[in-house]
This record gives sequence, structure tokens and C-alpha cells, in this order.
Amino acid sequence: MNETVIGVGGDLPYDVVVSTDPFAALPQMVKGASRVAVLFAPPVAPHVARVVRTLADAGVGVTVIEIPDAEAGKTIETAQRAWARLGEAGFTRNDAVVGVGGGAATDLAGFVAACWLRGVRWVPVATSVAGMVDAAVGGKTGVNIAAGKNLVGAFHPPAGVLCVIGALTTLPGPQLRAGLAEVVKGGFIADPRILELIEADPAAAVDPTGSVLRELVERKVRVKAHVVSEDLRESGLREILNYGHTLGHAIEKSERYRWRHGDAVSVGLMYAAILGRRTGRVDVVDRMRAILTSLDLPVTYRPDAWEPLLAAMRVDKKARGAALRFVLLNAVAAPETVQIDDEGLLREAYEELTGP
Ligand SMILES: NC(=O)c1ccc[n+]([C@@H]2O[C@H](COP(=O)([O-])OP(=O)(O)OC[C@H]3O[C@@H](n4cnc5c(N)ncnc54)[C@H](O)[C@@H]3O)[C@@H](O)[C@H]2O)c1
Ligand SMILES: O=C(O)C(=O)C[C@@H](O)[C@H](O)[C@H](O)COP(=O)(O)O
Ligand SMILES: [Zn+2]
Repeated sequence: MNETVIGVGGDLPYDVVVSTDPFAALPQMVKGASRVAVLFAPPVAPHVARVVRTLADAGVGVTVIEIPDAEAGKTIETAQRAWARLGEAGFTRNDAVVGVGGGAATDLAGFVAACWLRGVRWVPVATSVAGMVDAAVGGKTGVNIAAGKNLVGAFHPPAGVLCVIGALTTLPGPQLRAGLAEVVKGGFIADPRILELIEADPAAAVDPTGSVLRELVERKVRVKAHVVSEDLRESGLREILNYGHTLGHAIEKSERYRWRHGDAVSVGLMYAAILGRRTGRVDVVDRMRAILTSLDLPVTYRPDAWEPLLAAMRVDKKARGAALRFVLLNAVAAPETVQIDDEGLLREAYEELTGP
């Protein structure tokens, strides 16, 4: 299928190239680099081979750095090991970092690049749905620490983004479905056509070779590109991309990062829908549940977990002092960030989420 190029604006504009096989665009994105470090976790090794060959053919020296998979690799220890390798190989400011894989690998690679020499170029080569539609676009990089998810990081926009649609055939089904939670989020906050496409044919939405998933990916990339072009540093509009993440990140922490990010976001989206209804906003609870369930995504959680989840939500990046803030919908495609001080209301919404 053809290549689609989606531009991201702002002070440091770049292109997101969506294609079955977008590798030819990579050399231009790292033009001028003598060395490129390629960070990846073992499950994406076949796709890394393409990246390494493309760079080597372009005359670039490649340093391959294998990292632990998924959230296990998204740590400060992994970053330190990568920086040691860059030091050994003599990486300078015209050199570059490429992260290949899902969102965890690209968040880590971006963070390594953001800190090395106070910031060198980087390119995420996204091979998962969540990676393509969300993590690779927008320059949020970082690692998890014991206190919580993504609490250490930097805004560091990439030089370009590759979305490797052809890689989705090797992505395990549960991972693909988890990534669709971020697509559903995009539908509710900005692009209702996304919701209609999934409602019309949920099976097509999870077919990695079909045109529906490709359209969903492109639509969500456009949503994200628009938002981060306006507000890279999350001083306002960008907070809408956190819809479902306040509880979602708390669940990930409580599960010690063994839950898939998208699964936790799915439960968080349900919670946000319930909170929206309970605060007199639009009622999307049934629609949210139907869409997430049609994708085999979780819509409830442990009833006994409220206290640790509330504690984890207090270090959410949208919190201000003691106040918790949530993204809620006034209508589909009309989100706003709302401060909720009433702990009773938050608990009752949780009881509705987890109740019979
Ligand atoms: N920076 C951002 O704006 C942003 C946005 C959304 C999500 N995220 C982060 O991204 C992560 C979630 O991303 P994810 O869902 O991609 O999870 P992930 O990165 O953990 O990848 C899921 C699994 O799929 C494997 N994988 C990826 N592509 C594959 C392929 N083509 N074939 C076979 N295996 C493949 C990975 O190695 C991993 O085992 C979380 O850490 C989340 O916090 C960041
Ligand atoms: O890009 C953003 O902004 C988002 O909030 C996208 C989220 O899907 C993503 O999970 C992000 O990493 C969350 O960021 P955080 O700042 O809440 O850690
Ligand atoms: Zn997310």
C-alpha cells in the first residue's frame, strides 16, 4: 500500500511516514550522522535487520544495542547502559539514536537521545499499534521509576517517525488489541469516525493486513500530530491525550508494569466515562463499554484496590498540589480537564467500575 506522510508542526517540525515498508525514508532523517545507535528488544529482531541494513547501505556506522523487552527495558538502568555504549563508540552531537519496537523501546530510545550530550537527534521506528499511533509521535520520552509511570523524562521531538505497518503481522494479537485502546481514546477525544469504523466492523479493526486498521492508525496519528503541533509541552491542549490515563497509569504501577499499557488505559477510559456521567457531562458509558469489549479489552478491575490506586493517582502529572485532575468529555470530541476534589465521588465511580 502507498506511503502516507503526516506532518507534525511546532518549532521543530518533522514527518511521520506510514507505510508497509517505510525504511527508505530513514537515511534522510539521520542525514549528516557518522554513527547511529539502534536500540531494540528481542521480539522485533527481524525488523531491526532491515533498519541496520538500510543505515549501513547509506554509509552510516551502526552500533546495535539490545535492551530488555517492554516495561522491563524502560528504566534508568537500561538508559545508563545505553549511554555507556554511546561513550565507548564516541557518539558526538551530529550522531543519532534510532529506537525500534513498541512504545516502551521508543520512549527509552528517545530518553537516551534527549540526555546524551544534552540532546541528539533520534528517530522512532514504530512496530506496534500503540507505538505508531501514540508513543512515536509528540516527543514525550522517559522511563518508569518506583514512584510511578513515566515520572522521569523529557520532551524531545524526533527528527522523523517511521510507522512500519508491515511489522503488525508479527505483533501478538493481545498487544495489537491493547494498542487499539489508544485509538479508541483518539476517537472519543477528537475523531468520532474512528468509533464508527470500529463499531461497524471490530474484526476488521484488528486485522493487521486490512485497510481498516491502516485507516485507524492514520486517523489517530493525525489526531496526535494536530495536538502536539499546538502544545508540545502539555501546557494545555495536550492534556486531552491523557484521557483514561489517570487511573490507567495507577493500575500499571499497582500491577508492577506487568499489565499491558493499553489494557490499563482501557479500564481507565471506562473510569473516565463513568466519572463524566457522574459529574453531569455526556454519558458515553455504554458506548465506551461496547467498543472496548468488542476489541476484547478489559473494562473492570479489582474492587479492593482503591486506596493504592488513589495514592498512585496523586503523582499523576496532571495533579496540582493536592488536587487530582481528570480529562472528561462534555461531548464526543469535546474534552476538558477537570479538577475533582470530592474523594467520595471518585470512590463511588470506582465502585461502579468494579461492581457487579
Ligand atoms: N511517549 C508517548 O507519548 C507514549 C504514548 C503511548 C504509549 N507510550 C508508552 O508505550 C508503551 C506501550 O507501548 P506498546 O503497547 O507498544 O508496548 P511495548 O512497547 O511494551 O510492546 C509490546 C510488546 O510487543 C513487542 N513488539 C512490538 N512490535 C512488535 C512486532 N512488530 N512484532 C513482534 N513483537 C512486537 C514488544 O517487543 C513487546 O514485547 C508504554 O510504556 C507506554 O507508557 C508512550
Ligand atoms: O502524548 C501524550 O501527551 C499522552 O498523554 C499520550 C499517552 O497515551 C501516553 O501514554 C503518554 O506516555 C502519557 O504521558 P504521561 O505524561 O501521562 O506520562
Ligand atoms: Zn498511553
